[in-house]
Amino acid sequence: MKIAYLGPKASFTQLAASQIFPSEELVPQSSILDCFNAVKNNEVDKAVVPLENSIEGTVSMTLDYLYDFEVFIETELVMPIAHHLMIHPDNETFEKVISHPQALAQTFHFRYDHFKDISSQDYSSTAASAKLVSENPQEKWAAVANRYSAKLYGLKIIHENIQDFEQNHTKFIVISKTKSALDIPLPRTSEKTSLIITLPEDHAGGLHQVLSVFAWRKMNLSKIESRTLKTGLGNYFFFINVASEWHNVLSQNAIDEIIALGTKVKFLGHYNEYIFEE
Ligand SMILES: O=C(O)C(=O)C[C@]1(C(=O)O)C=C[C@@H](O)C=C1
Repeated sequence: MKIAYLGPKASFTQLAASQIFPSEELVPQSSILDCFNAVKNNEVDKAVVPLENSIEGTVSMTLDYLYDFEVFIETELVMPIAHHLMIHPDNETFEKVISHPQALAQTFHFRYDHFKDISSQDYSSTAASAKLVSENPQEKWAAVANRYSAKLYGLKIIHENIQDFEQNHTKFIVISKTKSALDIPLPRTSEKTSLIITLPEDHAGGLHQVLSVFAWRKMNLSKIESRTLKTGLGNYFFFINVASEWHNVLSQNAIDEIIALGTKVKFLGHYNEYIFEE
């Protein structure tokens, strides 16, 4: 089986992918969009992408593509994230920090407190920024990445564990075209169902009506997030996680009732959440 992931090698997504699929072929991609396209075009069977971080929140691109693409979520893995600041071993100092925007955001206060005047630049992944720094010793650049990247790309770690909060976890999801839940041999923490709902138009009580469908059935919601539809200010879709078990009749009734309200429902999957602690 082929599994796409946000690469290159030693990205956090690769670490997650290799925990979930220790013996499958992992195919690096240069962006989250490429991961979704690889699934869409049948170049791979599944893809692993980041969905949410405990410091910085949702990876908005992933949320947008879950709305745009015909894919399902098969499982979710939560992994601790430790960031380190690294430079080329030929250099002593740095004048710019490069990394994935999520990693830059998760280390913002550290960089503000210690390197306030040093600029930062977004890059496609933490590992890609480490590779870039290693290939350009003539530039005084630093990367924010994990210790596997430092090792693989031959960089020197100058500050360890620079994430702004000790507790830093990212959720990764496995997406595919098949509506099936994946079981993996790691500790299982919960079971959930993800839906995307789009209200017919902005009207008083619209979201309340939808939420009450879950409330009176005692279906517990563990997440609700709005995201712009990009059709004009004030237009949103909602990503919802139902934390309870998914009893087919009850749950199908709930979906039917939401549809009867004129709301569009996209079922993303009923799946397990696992945790990997290094
Ligand atoms: O840049 C990487 O290494 C990634 O795998 C992406 C990503 C993310 O998008 O959240 C994954 C985990 C960390 O939260 C930081 C970056």
